[in-house]
Amino acid sequence: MALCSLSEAPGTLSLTSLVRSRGMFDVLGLHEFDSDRKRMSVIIGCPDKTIKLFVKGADSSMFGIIDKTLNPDVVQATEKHLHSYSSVGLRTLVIGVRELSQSEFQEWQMAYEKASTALLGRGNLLRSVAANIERNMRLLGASGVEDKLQDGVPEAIEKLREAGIKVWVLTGDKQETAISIGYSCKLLTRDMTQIVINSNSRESCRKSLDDAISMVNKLRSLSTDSQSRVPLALIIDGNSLVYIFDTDREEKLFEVAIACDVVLCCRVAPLQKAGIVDLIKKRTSDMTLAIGDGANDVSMIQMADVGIGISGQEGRQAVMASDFAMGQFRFLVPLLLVHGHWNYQRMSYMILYNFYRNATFVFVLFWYVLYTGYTLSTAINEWSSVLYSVVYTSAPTVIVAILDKDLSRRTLLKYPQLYGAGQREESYNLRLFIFIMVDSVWQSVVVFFIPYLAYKNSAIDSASLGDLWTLSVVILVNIHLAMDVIRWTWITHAVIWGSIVATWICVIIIDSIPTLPGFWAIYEVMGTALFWALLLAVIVVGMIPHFAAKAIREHFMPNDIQIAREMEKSQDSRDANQPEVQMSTSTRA
Ligand SMILES: Nc1ncnc2c1ncn2[C@@H]1O[C@H](COP(=O)(O)OP(=O)(O)OP(=O)(O)O)[C@@H](O)[C@H]1O
Ligand SMILES: [Mg+2]
Repeated sequence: MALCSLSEAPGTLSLTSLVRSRGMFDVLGLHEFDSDRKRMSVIIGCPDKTIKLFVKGADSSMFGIIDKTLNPDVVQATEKHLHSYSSVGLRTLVIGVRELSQSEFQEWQMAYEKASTALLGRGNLLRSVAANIERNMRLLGASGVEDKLQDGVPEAIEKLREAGIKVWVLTGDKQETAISIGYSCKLLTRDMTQIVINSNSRESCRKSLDDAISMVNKLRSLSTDSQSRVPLALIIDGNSLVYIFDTDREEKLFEVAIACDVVLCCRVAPLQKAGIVDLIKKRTSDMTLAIGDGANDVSMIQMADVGIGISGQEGRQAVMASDFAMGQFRFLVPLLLVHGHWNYQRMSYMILYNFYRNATFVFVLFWYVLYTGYTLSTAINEWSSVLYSVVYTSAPTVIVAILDKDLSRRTLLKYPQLYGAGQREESYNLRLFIFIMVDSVWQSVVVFFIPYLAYKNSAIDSASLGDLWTLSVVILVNIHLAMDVIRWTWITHAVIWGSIVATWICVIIIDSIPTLPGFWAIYEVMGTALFWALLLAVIVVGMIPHFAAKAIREHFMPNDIQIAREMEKSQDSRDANQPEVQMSTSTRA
């Protein structure tokens, strides 16, 4: 029976069958869809004065309320069709109907009104009203709809996996549909060994998990090197998860899941999605990212470290609950591989650099304290102490942190493995922190002691020495930054060299104000050759360790990023000669 809706006045439906017989139907009641029940129902008053309840929903939830004895042939045929629909990746819905007697309808109406006006526990009350009436249904049939993947999803998933990101799919869909979609989005491949856990009891669940663990261990012991490793996929359904969460079996699930390359959870309820994210968050220090488009993804988006909502046909709930919103799944690739990479590199470098630039200055102040009987008096003008962080060295930090790019977008998209630098914590770790602190101590020693020893027996006053120290530190930290900048723009040039010029101007202005201590100090030394020689010596000697360490690292033990950068440089020069050479970027946002 094919029907087309013609108009929809409030509370009524006007339908015309394909043979053009027209009828008005009253919508008498509605139980909205929710992902826990996985079905929805509507009560219709038909033109022949009968009242009918129609229910549609997921097969797992519908077969529980269908009376299979009413039309066993239809049930059998529908089961077959459902299987064939879902194996080709169609989203299936099962539809059932039941005629309600007048008294049953009135009973429902009263219960519904009471539940829908309840102040406490309205959701549960409505659910139980729905459960009461949605029973003994007669099966009408099933529908299969193609739920098309967005553009670029397979390529995006492939890139994320190449980047070393473990991709898990958590879906409310049927297992067969999920597996078929898994294949079409290249998450599952034919060479994968699938571990399937579908259990309906605590015991069978425990057994499946134990079997899975022994299988994982066996396969792992067979393959010693990473080349011969058999890729594993875990496929588990929501029913099994009911017997796993909040029990000792959680640990076993974690053990199996973490050993698998891909995890596919199907028929999971919204809270189970959040439970899976929590399973990982609780047990590892890994960052979790959840991306989803529907209201049933909200809890997992909120549970994950980073939540992303896709704004699409399924409403705005996911977007409202997310940290980032995007229109297409494939935009995740540039978000992570390009912007994620850049941000990680910039943030890591800037945190370390800020420690360094402040520590160097403070150490210089500290060495002076050793020579003043620990009186905390300072040779560096108080104005300079304040302006050091605010004017002398601040702008380059901000600008470099915003503009610097270690690699181009094209390279990062072409070689997703470069994302691994962040996972391996290559740019921000204790070793680098110690290195930069040692460098900071070294530079402060050079800045302080070279001028101090040179002027030890001279009649120069401490304010002049202080000015030399200030200028040396500012020049050193800015040159240090300049050595690490990778992509120069005119703004970077302007702020780095401009900061040094601004420092000179400020020092000259401060020393020209007669009321301030250290009046005329800079003029006393600036005219002497020794001053300029010391400034040069401090910069050269101070930079030696940083320069040497950088040169050694880049020449003898380059990391992936440095290798890619060299490749970029040679590519750039080749491109300049042969402008037609183009790298292909399969994923573009
Ligand atoms: N409006 C609806 N009416 C009736 N049943 C529905 C409706 N929407 C979904 N279903 C059924 O409920 C199941 C669970 O839906 P849910 O929204 O939780 O997940 P999903 O949309 O299938 O998957 P995903 O988690 O990938 O978005 C669906 O697979 C479908 O069978
Ligand atoms: Mg959905």
